[in-house]
Amino acid sequence: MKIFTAQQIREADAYTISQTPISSLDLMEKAAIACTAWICRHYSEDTPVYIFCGMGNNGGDGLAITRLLRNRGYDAHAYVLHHSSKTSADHTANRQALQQQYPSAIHDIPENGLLPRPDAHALIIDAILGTGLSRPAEGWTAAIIDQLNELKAAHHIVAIDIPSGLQADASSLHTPVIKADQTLSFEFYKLAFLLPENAGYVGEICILPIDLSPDYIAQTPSRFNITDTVQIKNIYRPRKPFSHKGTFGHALLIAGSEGKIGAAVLSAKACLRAGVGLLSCHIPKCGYEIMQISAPGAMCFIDDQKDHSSSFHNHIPNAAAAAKYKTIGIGPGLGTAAGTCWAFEKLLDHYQQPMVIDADALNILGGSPALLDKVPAGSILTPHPKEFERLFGKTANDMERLQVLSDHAVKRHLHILLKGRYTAMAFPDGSIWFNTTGNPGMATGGSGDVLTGILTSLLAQGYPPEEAMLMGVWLHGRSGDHAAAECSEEAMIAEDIVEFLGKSFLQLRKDHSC
Ligand SMILES: NC(=O)C1=CN([C@@H]2O[C@H](COP(=O)(O)OP(=O)(O)OC[C@H]3O[C@@H](n4cnc5c(N)ncnc54)[C@H](O)[C@@H]3O)[C@@H](O)[C@H]2O)[C@@H](O)CC1
Ligand SMILES: [K+]
Repeated sequence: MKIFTAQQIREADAYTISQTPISSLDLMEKAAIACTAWICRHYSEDTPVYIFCGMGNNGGDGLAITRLLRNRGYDAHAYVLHHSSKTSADHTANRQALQQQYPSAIHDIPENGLLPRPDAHALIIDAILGTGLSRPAEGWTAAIIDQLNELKAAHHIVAIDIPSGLQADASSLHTPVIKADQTLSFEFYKLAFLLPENAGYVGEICILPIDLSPDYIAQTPSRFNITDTVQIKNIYRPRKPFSHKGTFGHALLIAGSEGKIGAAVLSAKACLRAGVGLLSCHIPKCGYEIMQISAPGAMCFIDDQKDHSSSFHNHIPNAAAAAKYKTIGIGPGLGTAAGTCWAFEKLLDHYQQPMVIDADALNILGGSPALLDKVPAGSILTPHPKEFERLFGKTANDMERLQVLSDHAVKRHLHILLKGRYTAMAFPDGSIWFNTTGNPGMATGGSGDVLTGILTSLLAQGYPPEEAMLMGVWLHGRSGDHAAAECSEEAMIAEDIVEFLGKSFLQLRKDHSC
């Protein structure tokens, strides 16, 4: 699914109006009908509704919603905030329509005027500013946003299209923004919804289709996108009847150190469950029995060292030997002992195929920019925000961080995924994809190790890195969702994500039954 900028959304709107029989006012009516239906599904008829409307089309939506709610028997009132002397044509048309049908429902609030005090249990609708926001809210508009936010403790706030004050395509850090409980947005996610710094503003997101031109959507390129199940189904390759374990690649997993052998085990189990043909694990001596018992499907190489690994580079003594392993996953629980850093550098001297780099392997790269330059093109790096900072430095806000993420992916020809609620995956072509599967139950030790195992497995099976990244992150999140559904977000642990990988794969199969 594409994420369009505010400018592209305006173009989609204009294109739809010019190429189809629908007028701009019809489009607003469609949007208002969709919002009203949602409100009626979620709030009973006896809920007083206070709709705060701005002077543009977002306010026009609010005026139309007021009329439609009144038609459905709600005690809805529109408070029109005169923050600007300009009014949009569709705002004016909807004001007239409301005025004609329900004159007592309109309340004008002049600039610097006071807001009403909502009745107990009233629902607040924020239709003040939408994608037409041209600068951060300030002065009276900022004061209104602050006042409405103060009501949040006692009232639900539903934002129309985007919480007022939130910039769709830029950082809104340290600017006044409505803190909505729900955001009802039209047709597309806005980039701002996916940034962690805006989590307190958007609340639950509901995307309402309003039939914008499918031609415009198909033709218009977008740098930012969201993965969806249909796309992952298209990436997924069902197994052919005459396949054997050699068909699905041999992966080498370098992981674990004393006290963190569990990370290696989780990663190995996930790698096996995600379908790798053969898995060899390189672990320090202390992990041998643990690994053999926990993941008998994996072969083990034991390091000379007891508590950390420092000789794994010997598996790839020269470039020709690299062919033995379709890919390498390195990092979970690895530690950053001097011998480990040294062996990692030696490994990168000869291994030039895309690999998966996670956790301590990322920390090692963070401490050595020269080593980062040696990472094979096409590799997948999987930092969480702290690892990202160690690798690429601090940024002032989430938009800047996305740019840095993308710049490094392009410059180094890497696939870099920044873990989060909506994991951001940056590609060497400059595009960024967001994943929406997953839940807060996955914020548990070992969850990242599982992801490394899945990604390593998919690369070993021959999925190109870009497909492995999209599908691996989706599978990881979907399996977490199955785990949470089965045993709750609280009780689920990383092993459960591995256990539910099978259910996620089954979801990808097309039904070929006769
Ligand atoms: N594009 C679409 O697909 C559709 C858009 N619709 C609505 O139209 C909205 C966009 O409408 P508009 O472009 O009229 O813009 P808005 O309604 O978001 O706001 C524009 C008004 O706010 C003023 N303004 C901008 N920044 C301000 C600030 N910081 N402080 C105070 N005033 C400020 C402008 O001068 C203008 O008067 C969308 O968010 C959505 O709610 C819907 O009606 C349906 C279809
Ligand atoms: K709004």
